[in-house]
Amino acid sequence: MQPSDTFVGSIDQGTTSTRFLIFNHEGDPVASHQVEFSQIYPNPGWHEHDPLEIVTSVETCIEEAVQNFEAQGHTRSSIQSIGITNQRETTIVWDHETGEPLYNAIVWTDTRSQAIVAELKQKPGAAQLQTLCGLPLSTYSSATKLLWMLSHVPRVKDAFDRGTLAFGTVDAWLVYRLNGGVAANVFVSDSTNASRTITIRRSWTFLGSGGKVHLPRIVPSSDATAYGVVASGPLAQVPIMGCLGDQSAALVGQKGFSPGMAKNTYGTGCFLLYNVGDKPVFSTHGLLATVAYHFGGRPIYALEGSIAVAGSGIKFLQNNLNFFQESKEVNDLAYSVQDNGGCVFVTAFSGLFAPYWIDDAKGTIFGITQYTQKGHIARATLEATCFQTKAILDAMEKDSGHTLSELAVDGGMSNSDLAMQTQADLISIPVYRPKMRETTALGAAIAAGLAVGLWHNFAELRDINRSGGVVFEPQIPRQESAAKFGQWEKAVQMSRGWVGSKSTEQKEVVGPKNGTYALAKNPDLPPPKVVQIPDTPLVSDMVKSSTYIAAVKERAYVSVKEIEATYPPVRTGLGSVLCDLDDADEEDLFMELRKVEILQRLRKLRKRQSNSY
Ligand SMILES: Nc1ncnc2c1ncn2[C@@H]1O[C@H](COP(=O)(O)OP(=O)(O)O)[C@@H](O)[C@H]1O
Ligand SMILES: O=P(O)(O)OC[C@H](O)CO
Repeated sequence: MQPSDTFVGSIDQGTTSTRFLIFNHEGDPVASHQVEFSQIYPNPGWHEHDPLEIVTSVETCIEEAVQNFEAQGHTRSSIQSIGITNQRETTIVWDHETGEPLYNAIVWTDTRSQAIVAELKQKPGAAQLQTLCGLPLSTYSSATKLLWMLSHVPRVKDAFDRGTLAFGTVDAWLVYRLNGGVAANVFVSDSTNASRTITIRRSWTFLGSGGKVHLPRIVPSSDATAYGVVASGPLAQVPIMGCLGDQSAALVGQKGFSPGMAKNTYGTGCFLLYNVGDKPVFSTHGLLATVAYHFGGRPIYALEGSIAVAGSGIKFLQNNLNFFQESKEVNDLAYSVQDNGGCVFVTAFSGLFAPYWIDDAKGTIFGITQYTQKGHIARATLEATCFQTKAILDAMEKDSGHTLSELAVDGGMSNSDLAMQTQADLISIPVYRPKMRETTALGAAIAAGLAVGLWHNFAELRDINRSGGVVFEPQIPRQESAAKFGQWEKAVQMSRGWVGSKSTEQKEVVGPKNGTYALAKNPDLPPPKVVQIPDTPLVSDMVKSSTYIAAVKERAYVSVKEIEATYPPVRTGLGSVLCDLDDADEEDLFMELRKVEILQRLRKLRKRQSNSY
């Protein structure tokens, strides 16, 4: 067969939609189909997908795209192999013996594991975890979602106890199901996806889970045999040969193969990946170390800046606030005003990710007045992702010592000219948007195409998607962008600390019993552990104690021992004061602590004054 008669398929399983695209040897998509699927939000901060619906959406896309392909006169047998790319971190568990899912997929944006994260952060060695696995302890990684399931979902716990619990990210689940499930039992994950889980070796041991969970075998991103073959449907018997997490796939699709190359993908979230070569770089400025791709030999690593909300902010304006009917309309709305009218929208729906990692932030709009119109909020929504990208680029510069000369972009939100111009203005370097924006799907196609021999090396890929792109040049002076960014940074600081405040969570403080407090969170969390109210440390030490403050905020249930370990106890009789606090909640508790502290200072002052008379 001539290269011109051969094709490669690409499944792009994103957070809000699934696509299947068929690429030719020139890297052009010749047929495609896309479907959106259900977003399940059962509680504030929770986000789920139905694992079976994900599989069905893939099957539907394959069927429709192949039909379209054949209608153009091609034959399905000319599709040589398939690549998969997927939303990362999203956590799926199934029964290893039956192949059935045991719970909805917990999506990467979901923050329900916050209390688990806060507890883990107290463990000795927590600060070193990032140097083992590249990721910070946060609700983002798969592992904390899995730990939540283990402690909250009886079916998952039962399977764990029986030794039949299988865990995978979306790639592993799709490969498993496309191969026919339990019969073939192809249970693998590629290195890029695996690098997002914290379930690897020592980091998994740190999290304290036994070896009873079946974890997928980690294999290269491009491999002729490891991923098996499709068991049924129009592409039955076609081998799966490529697999990459979507952000890695976009880097490959943008052909970011040399150290120093970067791309920023504006999808549901927004992710900047910067190729650092074959040795991981561990960030000291809030970025992640991740596997960029692994095409045999040594894996190639990237520094990553992850932004949780990009296109999902636009979807929020569309679906929750009814600002418009379709995402693309955000642009006209934003163009209806000159500027953001003083509004800054910190779109921290899942807390704030890189480079800030603020777990206790929530979405907050600053600067609203009677003057504010929908257009200002639309602009502020687009700007939020651009500001975070600027913060990430600054962090990346500090970590790598390298300044980017141009930013390559893609993803749904990159279709917005206004957003891309704003981006160029804020980072003061040109933004390059390729003509064909399905770079994520292209990356998975490249991984599969290299394995099947459609392409043989990176040099052959050079001309793919090279012409017809648009460059957005910065149009405002650096001082102006610095002033705007300063306002954003101020808003970020002001968005801190919302989670855990009275009005956002159902909570109850079980009154003092024998000198102890039990702090209960919402009913979805496990029964509260008892917090011993220390009757020994100095009040000021307690108020200062970040361990204690963080613990109370997160309801992480620290024990007095941990506080005492940090702050040597001095007897003050505080315990008895606290034990008198009937029905107090945490804020009252802090107020009382403050009052006692002030009272003590006053007394000391008075004593000193009276001594001096
Ligand atoms: N023309 C547009 N202008 C701005 N945002 C857009 C536009 N088209 C799509 N989007 C946004 O892009 C996101 C989808 O991008 P996509 O790359 O498909 O994401 P994912 O892979 O995460 O599903 C949606 O959240 C949508 O709001
Ligand atoms: O759905 P996207 O394209 O925003 O990507 C999701 C990421 O993989 C999450 O880490």
